[in-house]
Amino acid sequence: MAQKSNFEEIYTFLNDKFSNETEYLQAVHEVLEDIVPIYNANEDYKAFDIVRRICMPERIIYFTVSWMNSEGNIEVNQGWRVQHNSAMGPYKGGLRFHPTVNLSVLKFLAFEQCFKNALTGLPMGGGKGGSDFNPKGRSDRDIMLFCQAFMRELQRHIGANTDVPAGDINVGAREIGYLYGEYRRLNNRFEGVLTGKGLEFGGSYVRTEATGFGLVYFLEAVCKQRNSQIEGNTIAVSGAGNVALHAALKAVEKGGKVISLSNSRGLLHVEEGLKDTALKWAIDNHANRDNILADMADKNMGKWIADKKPWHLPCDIALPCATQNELLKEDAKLLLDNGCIMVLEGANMPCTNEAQTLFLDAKIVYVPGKASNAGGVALSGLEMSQNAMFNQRNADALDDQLYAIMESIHQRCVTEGQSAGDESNYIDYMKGANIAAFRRLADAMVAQGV
Ligand SMILES: NC(=O)C1=CN([C@@H]2O[C@H](COP(=O)(O)OP(=O)(O)OC[C@H]3O[C@@H](n4cnc5c(N)ncnc54)[C@H](O)[C@@H]3O)[C@@H](O)[C@H]2O)C=CC1
Ligand SMILES: O=C(O)CCC(=O)C(=O)O
Repeated sequence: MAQKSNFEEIYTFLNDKFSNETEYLQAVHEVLEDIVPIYNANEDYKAFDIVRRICMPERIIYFTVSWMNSEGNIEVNQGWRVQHNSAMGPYKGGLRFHPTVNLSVLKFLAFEQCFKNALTGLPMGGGKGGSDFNPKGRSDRDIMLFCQAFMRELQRHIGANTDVPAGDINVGAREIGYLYGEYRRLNNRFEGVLTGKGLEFGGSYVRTEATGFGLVYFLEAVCKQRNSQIEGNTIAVSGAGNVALHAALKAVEKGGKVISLSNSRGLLHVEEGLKDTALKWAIDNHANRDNILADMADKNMGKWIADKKPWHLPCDIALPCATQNELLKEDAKLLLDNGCIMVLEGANMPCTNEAQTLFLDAKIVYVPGKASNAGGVALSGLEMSQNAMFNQRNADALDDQLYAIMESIHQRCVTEGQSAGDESNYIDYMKGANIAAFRRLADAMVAQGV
């Protein structure tokens, strides 16, 4: 065990090798900065070259998806599965269908996923996959045909104990159903190879809600830690998909005033706060509408403002729940100037590096997605165990377990995120999440040798 990398060497190696993969390098740097002292203090981590190995995906699968659409035309898309690390369990993480999907985006997501999954305490490795296919505006039949073609390639690389994909942006219950059907037909096996399945065929109660609900359970844990509560706070939410809508609904149930939702075309501003009935309508209808927020404005559920993000609205708490790098330095400044005291990420890496720095310097509560949005994958882990036992647990028990998992992730972040001798009791949730996750993953890797 001779080789002992230092951080300079690892940074240079990664920057040189992957210089055009900006999102991947951003995610890696964010973690490495926090774990330097932990790594340097542990001879095993150095001897096993853990940091360099933790940054590199174990396997990347690339395939071309050639398929015939419902009009008989041939379309060609790119597909990937990044199997990042399996030291803690089967590769686990979602699939994203979006024209912006590329290898850098999937590598950042797969890397983040390993750390997130480590925080849940469940036996799951990390991976992520997807395609540059754009499902927006496509017919249901085209979506089915694409999902089937995508799975014809992916199926040979996954399995209930190997790699278990799930949903992410533009991959929800409908897509998971089509993907699962094709896997089952090709393999003649009914097994828990995907999570987020329908309740009729091995799905779990609470999986759909889990990421958004979990985010608010984490927020509640933060509030308790500060002897405060969600009730009475004004909350700005971005996004209008699965995570955003369920986070907004749970926040409203807890007494928060949720004043916004958004998408890439604009913002729904609701000055008096969204009603739970409006959110339930959006949850039932968003999957098959072109612009659910404009439709909500048409129904007098709020005011539609084109080409605007929510971050200029005065709020106490911001929950970015749309996509990576959606919250920029200037947005962070606006939030701080307007008195925002907490930012919890529902999306993966929604805050740019510069925005994060502003939040950390201002010492407001800033929680990275790998901790605060881990509820979704945690429930996926519970779906896997239900599948393995061929049973289905009830919704209340699963919701209670989700709550307990989010509280325990919060506690792990607090334990590792407090600095000795800091009398302000400031908790650096980012450092806490990175260190707690790194320790578990690194220990699993050391124990299993090279
Ligand atoms: N679905 C899940 O269980 C989990 C999702 N996440 C993350 O949460 C985020 C949202 O995912 P979902 O809600 O599942 O996807 P979704 O497809 O249901 O919704 C995505 C939403 O983001 C909006 N959006 C996309 N690009 C945007 C942009 N550039 N600017 C503003 N809005 C934009 C879309 O209009 C849509 O409303 C992603 O970062 C995803 O990786 C994280 C953990 C689990
Ligand atoms: O449920 C899962 O396996 C993955 C969820 C996901 O993609 C994520 O946590 O970003």
